[in-house]
Amino acid sequence: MDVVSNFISELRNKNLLSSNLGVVSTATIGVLLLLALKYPDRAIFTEHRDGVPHEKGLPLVGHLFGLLKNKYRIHDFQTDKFVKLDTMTMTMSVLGIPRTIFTIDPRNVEHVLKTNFENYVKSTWFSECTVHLFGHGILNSNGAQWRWQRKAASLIFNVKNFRDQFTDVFVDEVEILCNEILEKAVVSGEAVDLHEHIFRFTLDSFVYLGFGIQLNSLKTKEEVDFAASFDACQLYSLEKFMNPMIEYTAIIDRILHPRKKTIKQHIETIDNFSSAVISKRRTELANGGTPNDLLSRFMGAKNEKDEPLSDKELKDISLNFIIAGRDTTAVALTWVFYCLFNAPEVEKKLLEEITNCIKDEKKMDSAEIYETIKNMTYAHAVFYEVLRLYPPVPNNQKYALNDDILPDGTHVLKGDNVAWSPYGSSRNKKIWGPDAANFDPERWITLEGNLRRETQGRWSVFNGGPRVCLGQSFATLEALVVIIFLFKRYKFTMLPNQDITYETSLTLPMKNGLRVKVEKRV
Ligand code: HEM
Repeated sequence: MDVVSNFISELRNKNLLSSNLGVVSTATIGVLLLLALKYPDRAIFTEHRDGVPHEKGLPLVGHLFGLLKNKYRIHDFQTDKFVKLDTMTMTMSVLGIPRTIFTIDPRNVEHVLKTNFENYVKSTWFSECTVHLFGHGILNSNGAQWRWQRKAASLIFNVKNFRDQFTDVFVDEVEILCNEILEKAVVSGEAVDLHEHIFRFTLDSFVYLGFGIQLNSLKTKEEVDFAASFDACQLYSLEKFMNPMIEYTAIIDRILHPRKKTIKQHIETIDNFSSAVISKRRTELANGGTPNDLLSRFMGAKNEKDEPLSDKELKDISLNFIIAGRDTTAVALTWVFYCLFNAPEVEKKLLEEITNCIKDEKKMDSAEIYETIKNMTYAHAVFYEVLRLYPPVPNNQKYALNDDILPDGTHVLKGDNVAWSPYGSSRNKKIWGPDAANFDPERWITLEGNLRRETQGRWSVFNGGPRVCLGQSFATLEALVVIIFLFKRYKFTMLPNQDITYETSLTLPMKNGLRVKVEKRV
């Protein structure tokens, strides 16, 4: 900066800065050239970090154009950089994106998530991009506001609730998926988009668990208001992350499409839906009813001031669960199908375990299903291996409150973001061995035939430390109910010539869906 201000005052002293446009332009070009000399390979005002490999970019803008060009394959773009630089920690600057250190080193990831947890928080930038939908819910909060929500939720997410209530919901929703979609596809012989239906299935399940309301989005081809607004708000969050001009482009969009619902109207739809359910549940509880959706359970919880939750707090906390669980589980499930299509020997082995363990699921109650599934080692191995290769939250980051040193020696400065990539680490040979990129559930099974435990640094799919995903067992159970019941009943065949790839998003949805033919198993 000294160089620049010296240069400008030099110009001023010499009376060269006049209002003359030509002179101003020359001076601007001069300043830019000087800055380009100072920042020849990185975004303006970013500095190299001693000892941290740096991916060289263009003067002043860094990797801005590289990022835009690779937006559609962003996770692979980042993964490749680690390999190219032969490192597990690097910097790569991009104009307009906050200062970030990227790491896949398991020691560093564990340090940020667990060992020095207090120093790494959700950034205000994250909060600004998501507040319209997340409010001040658990996904979006730090400190005391996070702590009370975590405590309240931990009391609800216990084994008894999983076993007794949640399993029932998944089983019922699977029946709806079968009757409404898959049976019809068997009879008609028409292909279905599994991706779309699984997303509807998880939305119905989570809204039912969260709010006790049947959305029935699986039963209709029409757009369900709440579902459409919920999806629109999530998309808006993503766009906010990638487009700092979103407020302005939204105005233009409104002029071009005056009949399209605005984001404000979508938020109103969600608010009206939640307010109506909250008031109905309050009345039911006051009249001695015992509804057991998450919302009603949270009505008995206390906030950080030890007071019962307000309507706004109830709305935020319930919506955050739907947001946290719905897309992540749907994404995981669709990639399970895809991986199995490409590994018939794994599908065969999984089917053997299913037929050995589940004789007639219709005669089993929730507790029996829960206990049986809990002991199906190979099914767990398949699921974990899919999550390893296709992590539903492919990237994550935290903001450093103070200077710190990561276990690999990297210096973190106050205000840095530290980003880690479950997607990148799973494909890295230094971390997962020479066959890192292969789909191999066996890597999850020990010599004794048990499920192998993995450290949160190497496998950060469910986050780690005090903010480890609260729904880990929940998601695993739901996903396994779906996989087991569906594979037992149907044979799915993937239609040829599909471009299967991910969509750049906060999670890892498939960009073009997953079209399959469905047959009954004999
Ligand atoms: C395969 C499915 C899932 C995956 C891979 C997953 C992964 C994650 C990850 C990476 C985080 C950290 C996100 C962050 O930094 O804010 C997280 C947090 C969380 N997840 Fe999950 N999740 C899954 C399913 C679920 C489900 C089904 C629920 C609830 C029913 C859930 C509830 C939560 C909650 C409440 C948090 C916030 C925890 C906190 O900040 O203390 N997740 N999850």
